[in-house]
Amino acid sequence: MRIGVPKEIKNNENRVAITPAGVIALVNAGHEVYIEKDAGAGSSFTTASYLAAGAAIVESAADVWTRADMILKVKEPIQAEFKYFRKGLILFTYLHLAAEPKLTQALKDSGVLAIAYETVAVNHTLPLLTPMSEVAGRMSAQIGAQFLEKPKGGKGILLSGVPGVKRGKVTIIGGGVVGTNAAKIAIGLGADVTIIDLSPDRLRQLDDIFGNQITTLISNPYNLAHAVAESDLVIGAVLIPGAKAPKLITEEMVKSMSPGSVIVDVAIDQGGIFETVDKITTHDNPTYDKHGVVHYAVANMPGAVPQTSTIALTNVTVPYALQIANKGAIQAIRDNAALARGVNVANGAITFEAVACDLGYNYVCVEEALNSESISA
Ligand SMILES: NC(=O)C1=CN([C@@H]2O[C@H](COP(=O)(O)OP(=O)(O)OC[C@H]3O[C@@H](n4cnc5c(N)ncnc54)[C@H](O)[C@@H]3O)[C@@H](O)[C@H]2O)C=CC1
Ligand SMILES: CC(=O)C(=O)O
Ligand SMILES: [Mg+2]
Repeated sequence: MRIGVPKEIKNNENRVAITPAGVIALVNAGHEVYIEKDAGAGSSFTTASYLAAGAAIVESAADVWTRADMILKVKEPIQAEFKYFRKGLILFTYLHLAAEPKLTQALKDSGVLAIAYETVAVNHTLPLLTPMSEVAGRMSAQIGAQFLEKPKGGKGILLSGVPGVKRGKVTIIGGGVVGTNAAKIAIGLGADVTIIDLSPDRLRQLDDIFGNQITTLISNPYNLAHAVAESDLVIGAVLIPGAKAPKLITEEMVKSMSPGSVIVDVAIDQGGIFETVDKITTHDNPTYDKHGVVHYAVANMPGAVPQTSTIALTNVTVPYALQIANKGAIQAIRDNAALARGVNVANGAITFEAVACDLGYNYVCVEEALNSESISA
């Protein structure tokens, strides 16, 4: 198979979808890998290292997209990339379609076979989301601490406090991978940490992990309102896989926070959990003020630490890319239920139920979509 890796073009997206080690794995299996010039530069992978691994370097994004049978990317395509979509092209990347109606329509209209990293599922885990959730979760606490500083727009507190002065309060909403990793760093920084989740079993696990270093609370509007009002930093880390994030934190709750408090909505890639987070921000301009509260809503947080993130991501994506390349996408999907869960759009049909439901499309199961020539539902 011919595999193409374009340079990422989102703001400060310095990750790349393949490392030289990944190229070697694909080339050794008999595949051709085309990498756009300088695609790995942000992650410190040189052209020479890709050439030595057996890749071909091509000059432009158009060259990569038109030569490839499968495109490997990191972030969802942006408008400038929609023109490259064509029937039969395999696209393997993060997609977050519930928050991306235009992209969804463009994938549907073009007949691309779109497999989303974030919905590939093994039992109840999301193996291609987990490493980036680990990165973003850890970053969220350190970013929150930074924006609590006065020169950054915050109220001017140190999360650890100092002897004789109380510690800062951090509330983490959603105690999954992002939430657990945010807690590790927030505890390390010396903050007073509360984790809120909908699942009592998950709260039990968190209690076993962190003991009395955290407070756990069940998720309901009463607990959310009280915890948010008292917090210096609130981190949004809820996920309903594939679906638009629920707006759990109302505008009134945000207004109740004291001036200079900070919100980090990690769940923004699925639309965010705060009513007051109505736009995605960028690494260049990461925050805005609403009701005196600093709002951070960057949808590609791991892009800022590419030397860590690219390796963590490709460690888990390349084995799946190899299955698709070796067997062909349709056979690989039929053989591997985890990969089948990743298929979001096939043959012009929306094949992930939560995406279809959130965006108002008919849902078609993957097998039916793969069997159909073209579905116009
Ligand atoms: N902004 C960025 O750069 C990045 C964003 N993310 C996003 O972060 C979000 C969280 O991802 P993960 O931690 O991996 O998901 P996860 O599935 O590991 O955890 C989600 C948690 O939310 C909980 N939850 C569900 N409904 C809830 C409710 N009503 N109240 C409280 N908790 C509730 C679940 O029980 C679960 O424990 C996802 O949207 C993911 O895409 C991940 C990486 C990077
Ligand atoms: C998960 C995701 O959206 C990211 O790593 O950018
Ligand atoms: Mg996005």
